[in-house]
Amino acid sequence: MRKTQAVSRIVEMEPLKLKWLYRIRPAVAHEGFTALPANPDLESSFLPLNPKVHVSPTQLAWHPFEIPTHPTDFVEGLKTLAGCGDPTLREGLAAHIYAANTSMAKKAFINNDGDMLIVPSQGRLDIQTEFGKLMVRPGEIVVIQRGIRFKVLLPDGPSRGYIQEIFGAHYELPELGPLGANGLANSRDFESPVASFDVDQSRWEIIYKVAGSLHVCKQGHTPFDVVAWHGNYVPYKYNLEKFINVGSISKDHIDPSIFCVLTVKSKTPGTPLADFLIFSPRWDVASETYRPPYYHRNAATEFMGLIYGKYGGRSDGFAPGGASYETGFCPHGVAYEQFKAASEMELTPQRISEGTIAFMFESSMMFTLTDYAMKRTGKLHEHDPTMWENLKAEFVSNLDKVNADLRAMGLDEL
Ligand SMILES: O=C(O)Cc1cc(O)ccc1O
Ligand SMILES: [Fe+2]
Repeated sequence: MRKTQAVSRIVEMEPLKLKWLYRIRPAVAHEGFTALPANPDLESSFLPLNPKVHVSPTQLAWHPFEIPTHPTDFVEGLKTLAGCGDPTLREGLAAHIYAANTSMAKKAFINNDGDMLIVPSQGRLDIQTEFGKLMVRPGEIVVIQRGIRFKVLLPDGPSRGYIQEIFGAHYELPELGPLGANGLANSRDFESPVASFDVDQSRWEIIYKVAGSLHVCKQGHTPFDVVAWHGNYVPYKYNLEKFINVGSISKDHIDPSIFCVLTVKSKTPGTPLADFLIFSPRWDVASETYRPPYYHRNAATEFMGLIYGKYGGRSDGFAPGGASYETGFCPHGVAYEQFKAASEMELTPQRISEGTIAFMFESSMMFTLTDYAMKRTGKLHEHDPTMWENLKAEFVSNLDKVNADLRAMGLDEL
């Protein structure tokens, strides 16, 4: 059991500030920095000027990413799929996966570039941070802000999940507007670790990520020696199964932004840099509507993953540990068979997404895709365009019948 405490104030209070860490030995007692070889699958700079990133106008999808069989820890298993901006500008974000099979031993990681929202899909993460310990399982998420040292143990062996890294801002709860005081992710359900310290003067390595480059710093004591802390700049976790879904209880289809767990402000007021949305078990009772995601071409970039279960709203094979991507204005929606079934079904109250949590990193920014995502996963596939071929112009193809009906009613033909 890891001890945690409710931290409603963390996501509500601005600005985030770490006041004090009371530790056994100051972090400054170290032996200097050495550059490490680059991880070729880790990217932090997404401007199209970078020859290692690519633009795609179409929908992309990846079957579940491979978990390596050679010893790979959480840091070694980081791989970047897409993103925008650059951490040196404090602007933008990255979408990564991690795929690992080995616990970090006397090794800690610190990301100078951005806050990380980690979404496990396979295997628990037993995370030791400077602020204490957090056990995070698939169905829960954890946020570790930039500059915080942490290490990851894998109690269940091979593990895989998703990460959103944001370069110049912090995650917040969305404003609830007319919803009032409660609903969506309630602040009381966020938990932070309580301080926990080791007495350990053995050899440790701290791996720094600075503008995407990796450096190691050796020291003769554990970084996890904080006996007490004070402030609100602390990691937190949240159980997505506690999310209070809100939807239409009368008619019509609500924008999926209603499923927002956490949001990140951009520098443009009213336009988020990114929203973290989930699609989880709920009742669908809306009438006079088409219930699956309507066919749409929206301005947002949509990057989706599946934590567990099945997500029917995607147009192609989409399995836990895989991903999908649509750039802004790229038309998408469900396959013809799903459209037909949904168009003909009786709209009675229905339980949907049972046993499922899918998520979306939705962003107002344009993303580029990495070499790893486009060339090296072995899992990339484009959607089969024939899946929408049967979406005929129903009205036009029915014209003879429509005219016959109109004639029978004594009305003018079309
Ligand atoms: O594309 C998707 O699967 C997500 C989505 C769901 C929905 O109900 C409406 C729009 C939308 O983008
Ligand atoms: Fe969409």
